[in-house]
Amino acid sequence: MTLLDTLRGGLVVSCQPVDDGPMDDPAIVAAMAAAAVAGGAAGLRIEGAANLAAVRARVSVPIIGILKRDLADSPVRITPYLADVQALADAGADIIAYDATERPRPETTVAILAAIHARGALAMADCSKLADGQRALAEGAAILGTTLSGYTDETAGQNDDVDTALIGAFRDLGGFVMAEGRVNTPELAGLAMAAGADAVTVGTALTRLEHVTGWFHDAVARAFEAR
Ligand SMILES: CC(=O)N[C@H](C=O)[C@@H](O)[C@H](O)[C@H](O)COP(=O)(O)O
Repeated sequence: MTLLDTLRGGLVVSCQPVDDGPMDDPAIVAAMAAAAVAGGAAGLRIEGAANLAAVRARVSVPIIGILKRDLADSPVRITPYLADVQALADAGADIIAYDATERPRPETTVAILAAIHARGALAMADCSKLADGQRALAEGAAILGTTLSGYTDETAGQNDDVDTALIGAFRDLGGFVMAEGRVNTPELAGLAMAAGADAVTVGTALTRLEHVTGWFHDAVARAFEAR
């Protein structure tokens, strides 16, 4: 069974706590990851080398590693540097995800892909639109993710829901399709699979307690004011 076979038809849980929040600690991220696996997660998406190493020590499912940075001169945040690839591979990532958009960046996507493959990992392209996926597939990415749909200047505001159109378009391209981004309910996860995804990644709705609490808080407050 290949790595992709392990993930096909499965749920990936992204354990990315709110930056500098009370859950932002490698031991807590590892506990979240173990809980996600206990609940049936086929894989995990983990940000940062320290978190990844802590999770790797605790679970055996495939891990998609990313490293996020806020750069002064580029909007690219996800795994922008070759050194990031090395750090994630050293920490035990099986798959390394990178920003696959056509935007100014410190390293080319070709160089990032070569670094990922040189470490024996698979590459996941975090895409915002169809053209990103087409290019990523041609360059050798194994997984096309809808991760950045709605999160670039060009795609912001186009789609506030799960991007089922992009999932379907990626399905037609032929790569392994990861639905990711705003999959906030089990129903939406089902819709993403029905649209053609091979697997679905859920983050905020499972692991950003502050945000989920806020959703419930707002609903309670609105209903209280309305009665
Ligand atoms: C746009 C961006 O930077 N996305 C990040 C990528 O790793 C994460 O902040 C998301 O939580 C992740 O993609 C999962 O999505 P959601 O949290 O909506 O389930």
